[in-house]
Amino acid sequence: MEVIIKKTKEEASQKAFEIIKEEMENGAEVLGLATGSTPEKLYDIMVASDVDFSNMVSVNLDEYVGLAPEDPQSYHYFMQEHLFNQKPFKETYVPDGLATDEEEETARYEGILKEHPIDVQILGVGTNGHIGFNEPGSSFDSVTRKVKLVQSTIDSNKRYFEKEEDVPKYAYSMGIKSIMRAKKVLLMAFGENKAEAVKGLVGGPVTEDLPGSVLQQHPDAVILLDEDAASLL
Ligand SMILES: N[C@@H]1[C@@H](O)[C@H](O)[C@@H](COP(=O)(O)O)O[C@@H]1O
Repeated sequence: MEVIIKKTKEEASQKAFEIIKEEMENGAEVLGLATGSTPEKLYDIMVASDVDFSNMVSVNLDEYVGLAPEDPQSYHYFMQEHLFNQKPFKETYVPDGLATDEEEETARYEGILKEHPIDVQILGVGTNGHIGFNEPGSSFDSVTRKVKLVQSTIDSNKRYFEKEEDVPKYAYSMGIKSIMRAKKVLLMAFGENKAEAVKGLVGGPVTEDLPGSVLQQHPDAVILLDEDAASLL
């Protein structure tokens, strides 16, 4: 695990962009993408760049169960707004939040991952150490599945919704094992509220209680932090 600390989120996001660009120059074709406030700056930089993504495939980590792609709170919508509308990809995949047959949808998504193995996986981290929507206690053997969100995640994410009741309670998420299959993982964390999770993720025991700690076992994981997120290291 390589830890890179930059003064600001902007500098760390610029570094993430440079790493992605280099991987693309070396043949990367599939990007694993994440949502949330953490990768927003990276997507701004990608949009402002002259890099062509139209031969690239993207596979997103997760989607809220029950939200249609055109729902402004959905992760489909987030990706369109922040990246795909301005920078078209060859193919983009996000789990189908409206899928009612859980088994069928999760098998479909694992099939997509098999067909398009991820070269570079972008990740944020929840304040409780979750990656994707793999909450504490998720098995390191988990693959794409429907997960129940814990209260702290619902609380963190309610800022995007009008009322707390509107925050979905379930999501489809790639599992820990699906994430660990990526050739390279770039996890970004910014701000003081991530410092505790980052401390455990980087230096604590590898435990299912802090899902991000599994990255200590990944052969090529880069952790990009700003000074605040690194403040407890
Ligand atoms: N499923 C997403 C995660 O992929 C993301 O890493 C996390 C942190 O969000 P933020 O980047 O807004 O802090 O939020 C959600 O739970």
